Amino acid sequence: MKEYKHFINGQYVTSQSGKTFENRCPVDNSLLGIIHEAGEAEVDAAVKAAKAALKGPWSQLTQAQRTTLLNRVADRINERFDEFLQAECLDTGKPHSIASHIDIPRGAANFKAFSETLANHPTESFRLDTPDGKGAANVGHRTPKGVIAVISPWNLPLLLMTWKVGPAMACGNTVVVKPSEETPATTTLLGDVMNECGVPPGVFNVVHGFGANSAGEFLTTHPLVDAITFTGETSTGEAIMKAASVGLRNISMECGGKNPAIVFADCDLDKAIEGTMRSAFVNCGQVCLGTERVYVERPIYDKFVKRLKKGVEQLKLGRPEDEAANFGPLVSLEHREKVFSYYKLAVTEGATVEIGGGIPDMGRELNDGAWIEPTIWTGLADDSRVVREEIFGPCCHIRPFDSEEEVVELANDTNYGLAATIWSENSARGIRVAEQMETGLIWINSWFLRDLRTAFGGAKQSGIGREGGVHGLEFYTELKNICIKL
Ligand SMILES: NC(=O)C1=CN([C@@H]2O[C@H](COP(=O)(O)OP(=O)(O)OC[C@H]3O[C@@H](n4cnc5c(N)ncnc54)[C@H](O)[C@@H]3O)[C@@H](O)[C@H]2O)C=CC1
Ligand SMILES: O=C(O)/C=C/C=C(\O)C(=O)O
Repeated sequence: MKEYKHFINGQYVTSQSGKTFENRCPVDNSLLGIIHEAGEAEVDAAVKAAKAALKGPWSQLTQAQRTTLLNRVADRINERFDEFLQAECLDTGKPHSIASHIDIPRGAANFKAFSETLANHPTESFRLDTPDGKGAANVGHRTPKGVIAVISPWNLPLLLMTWKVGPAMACGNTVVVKPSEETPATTTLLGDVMNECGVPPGVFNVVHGFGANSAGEFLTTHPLVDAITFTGETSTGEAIMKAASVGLRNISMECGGKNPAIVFADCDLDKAIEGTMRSAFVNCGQVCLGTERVYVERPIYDKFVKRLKKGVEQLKLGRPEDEAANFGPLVSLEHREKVFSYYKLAVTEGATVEIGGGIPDMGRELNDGAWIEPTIWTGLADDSRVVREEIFGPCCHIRPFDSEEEVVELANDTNYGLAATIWSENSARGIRVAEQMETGLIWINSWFLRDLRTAFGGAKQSGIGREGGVHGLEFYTELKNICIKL
């Protein structure tokens, strides 16, 4: 039976309490192994190891040496690609075809991208005139923030964890990661990679457990943690923000979304259908950037609904290793219960179920898994819960619109503000509408096209702060101003 241990100060350790919990595969609910649950003692040991490592050999490395080390980590992830792929797909149930193109390559790339950004980032400098005529020079100097707590979710486990660990380490910080209780495997494996690459003990630590009254809470309330970066649900973000307020610790948060796609009649329909199929259904709809509200200009509305339904009919549900499969289960039975409750609510709220809406019969071997049908609704009111709340499943509601002004208002009528997608061959219109979106990210004629040098994050209740490229520097470093009187 596989055991997922904590990784503290370069070693795999179990919990003093002996407490464990099960890790199950969402494909068929089979038992994958047991996860050791960290108590306050393990979290304290991990944070203290991270604090001590800030003053050890890690702090002696030059930026160039850190870059070399992190490039080695990226290369080693790629060399052990199949192990990471297997681990990720067993934990999440996602198809190999998806994880091998998105999760694992990005997991490695996240260690390379930020080192390069840092190497090319200029230092701020201002010359100040003074009454004696000699002046003064101000020079910006960045130092690591310290111990960074990384709280990561289950939807893109390696990708989203390394998206934080990569820049944190590139900036010279040390980290304690609390991966989601649903997906412990790739984060645990990364500890071994860190050792293989010669990352000093204590720089990268992992503690397993849940949120409230468990590892997540113990970590975010630990007084030696200097900053907290989180991806997950908005209400969890609120709890973490409260914890961070003690000691005025810095936070970076990327939370939920209820993202709109706006499809104008002048779009390239093939591209809009292909893009919306991905944005609504890839990863079983479990992507924070995913589309759950689709607004289609009336002249092409009927055609769009028909073609999107056809796309859904062609999705191939199957085991991760099935090469033809492009649609897996949800992450857990618990999450399926939540998503399915929205499927039932949609009917109560008066939706027309265009396709899906149920739990598929996958056959005896898979029926215990967390499978759910990809689903399209039409006909819901704008104030229905299904149109307003984040579902985080493979589903979307499609509604017609008649004017640009109307659709801008509809798209922005939400408490969230993470991402929006616009489909139009009229670039002036695309840009005009994009500028009016109250979201942190807007894609025109594409979706999830990522350049790691760009700012990433949400407006409104979708998050606080921006990570990516130089923007991460604000969170992962302390900017000091050194004023030199000449
Ligand atoms: N990227 C996103 O926007 C994501 C959104 N979700 C949404 O959140 C819903 C719930 O999924 P969960 O996995 O339960 O998300 P969550 O937000 O509760 O969990 C994310 C991480 O936060 C940790 N956590 C939870 N409570 C905490 C606390 N009080 N202090 C410190 N850490 C804490 C969890 O253990 C996990 O590592 C999903 O149904 C989905 O709608 C889930 C994952 C990612
Ligand atoms: O590309 C990224 O860095 C992130 C993508 C997706 C999420 O953040 C998410 O689904 O939570």
